[in-house]
This record gives sequence, structure tokens and C-alpha cells, in this order.
Amino acid sequence: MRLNGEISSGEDEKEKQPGTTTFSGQKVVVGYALTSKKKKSFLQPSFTSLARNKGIIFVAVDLKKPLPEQGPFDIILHKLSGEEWDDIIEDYRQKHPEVTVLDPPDAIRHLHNRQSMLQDVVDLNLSDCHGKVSIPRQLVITKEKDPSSIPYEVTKAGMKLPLVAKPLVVDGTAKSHELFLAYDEFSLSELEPPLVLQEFVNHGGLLFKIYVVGETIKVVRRFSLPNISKRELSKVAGVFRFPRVSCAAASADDADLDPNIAVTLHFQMIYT
Ligand SMILES: Nc1ncnc2c1ncn2[C@@H]1O[C@H](COP(=O)(O)OP(=O)(O)OP(=O)(O)O)[C@@H](O)[C@H]1O
Ligand SMILES: O=P(O)(O)O[C@H]1[C@H](O)[C@H](O)[C@H](OP(=O)(O)O)[C@@H](OP(=O)(O)O)[C@@H]1O
Repeated sequence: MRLNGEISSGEDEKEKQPGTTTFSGQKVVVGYALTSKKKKSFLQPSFTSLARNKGIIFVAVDLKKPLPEQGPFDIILHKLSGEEWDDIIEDYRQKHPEVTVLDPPDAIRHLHNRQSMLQDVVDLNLSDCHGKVSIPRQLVITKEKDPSSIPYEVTKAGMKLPLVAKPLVVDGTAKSHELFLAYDEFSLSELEPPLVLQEFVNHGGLLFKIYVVGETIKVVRRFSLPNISKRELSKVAGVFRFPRVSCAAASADDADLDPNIAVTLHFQMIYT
């Protein structure tokens, strides 16, 4: 069974959005393969009961049993890392073309790397009289590089301080979200490659997260790192780990947006 849009249960016809299909009463079974952390943060009881009211049932995939012996599923929703799992899900996808796999490993592989994940934004080459869409200047430090060579690489690349240092690999682990702010290049030799180093972009301490599922787009505002002045940069040295400043708890949806920030944001959208 293939789904071509958001399921609605029918009773909220007045909120019918383009691209939705009226739920015909047929149950949709979603097999999920998630880490316990992700299951806890994503499959909240309020969400699963809302889904159930719309005829969408979430069933845990038993990772100790062969996937083909489970189900039947209409959708497989997964976010597990590792080649072994990729092979399992890819093999299942080939044998069950009637099941929607979210997402096919090949379709999301580039998102597990902080360099390749932004390449799509670069390739958009979006720029017009209203502004442009771009990414920060960045430098990849591969795992083969000796950390002591990072300062030289940064200087050679002409990267402007401060820099945000991020693990190159994004695999859903807490470690893949350990970010650092470097006020000088020498302290970067304390970090562990593989890394991606991005020039810090002042953005008024506010960012927009855009979620896209099919035709549905949701934009939320989140607090972010404050601007760093040249004066602060001249007075501070070292590399500092910072917390997940823009997580869901840092919602700025109700914040009074400084008009100046709105103007700045209007002219340059930067994806990090
Ligand atoms: N180049 C940059 N310039 C300024 N701030 C940045 C830059 N890159 C990241 N940040 C800040 O660090 C935060 C986290 O960055 P990023 O989204 O790349 O990491 P992440 O671990 O994927 O975050 P999450 O998964 O929690 O959204 C951003 O919300 C922003 O506040
Ligand atoms: O701001 P949100 O909550 O959307 O940030 C998400 C982020 O977009 C990713 O979905 C993270 O998932 P992983 O990359 O798999 O870690 C989420 O991390 P988690 O630790 O909460 O699952 C962020 O919350």
C-alpha cells in the first residue's frame, strides 16, 4: 500500500490541506525501528494516541527477529545506524515494494555527514533581489589528519575566527551533537577529527528550523548562539563545548523578534 499524502481521519475536513487524503477507515500499520532514546523523544503517548485516532498504528520492529517474518506493515519508519541495518532494510525494501520505507538508506546517506548534507543547499544556488541562500564557509578535517595540524590547515584555508567545530559524522548519537566554539585556531588541536569547521555566522541569537514532509512545511523559531563581537573575539581564547542551544525546549515562537533581526534575516538565509 502506497501513501501519497497526509492521512486525515475525515472528521477534520474543514482543516483539509492540499495533498491530504481522506482516511478511508483502513488501518495503516507503521513498523518502527528506533533507538530507545529516539523512541522516548519521538513516540510520545499523545502522538501515538492521536495517530491511532486517525487509524495509524505504530508497532515496534523486533530487532531480534528477521524483519520479513514480522508485520505486515504499510510503512517502515527507521532511524538506526550501521551497515548491517542498512543491508536488512534495503533487502526488505527490494522484497516488499508495497511497503513505504522511510527512508531508503541510499536517499539519506548524505545526511549522515555534515559536509555532504549541506551540498544540496549549495547546489540550489538560490539568489535573487531579496537575498540569497548559502552555507557558512567550512573546512573538513578528515580523521587521517593529526590534530596538531588543524591550526595550520585553518590558517592555510583563510578561515575567519571564531569557528564552530562539529563532528563530521551525524549518526544520532549524543557525540554527534557535541559542538565547540573556537576563539583561536591553536586550541583546535585539542579536538578530535573527523571534524567540520565552520566560520561562525552572527545571526542575532535566533534561528528558524524548517520541517518539510511531502507538501507540508512547518517553520519554528528557536533561540540560538548570540552574536560574537570583534571585541569579545579579541579578549577570549580557547575552545569551548556548548550545549544544544536550539533544541525544542529553546522555542522562540512567542519571543518578541527584534525588528533589526528580522531585517537581517530577510536578506540572507544561511543553513548550518
Ligand atoms: N556556522 C554557525 N554559525 C553560528 N552558529 C552556528 C553555526 N553552526 C551551528 N551554530 C549554532 O549551533 C547550533 C547547533 O548547530 P547544528 O544544527 O549544526 O548542530 P546539531 O547538533 O545538528 O543541532 P540539533 O540537532 O540540535 O538541531 C545551531 O542551532 C546554532 O545555534
Ligand atoms: O529541534 P529538533 O528537536 O527538531 O532537533 C532534532 C534534530 O532535528 C534531529 O532530529 C535530532 O535527531 P538525531 O540527529 O537523530 O539525534 C534530534 O535529536 P534527539 O537527540 O532529540 O533525538 C533533535 O531533537
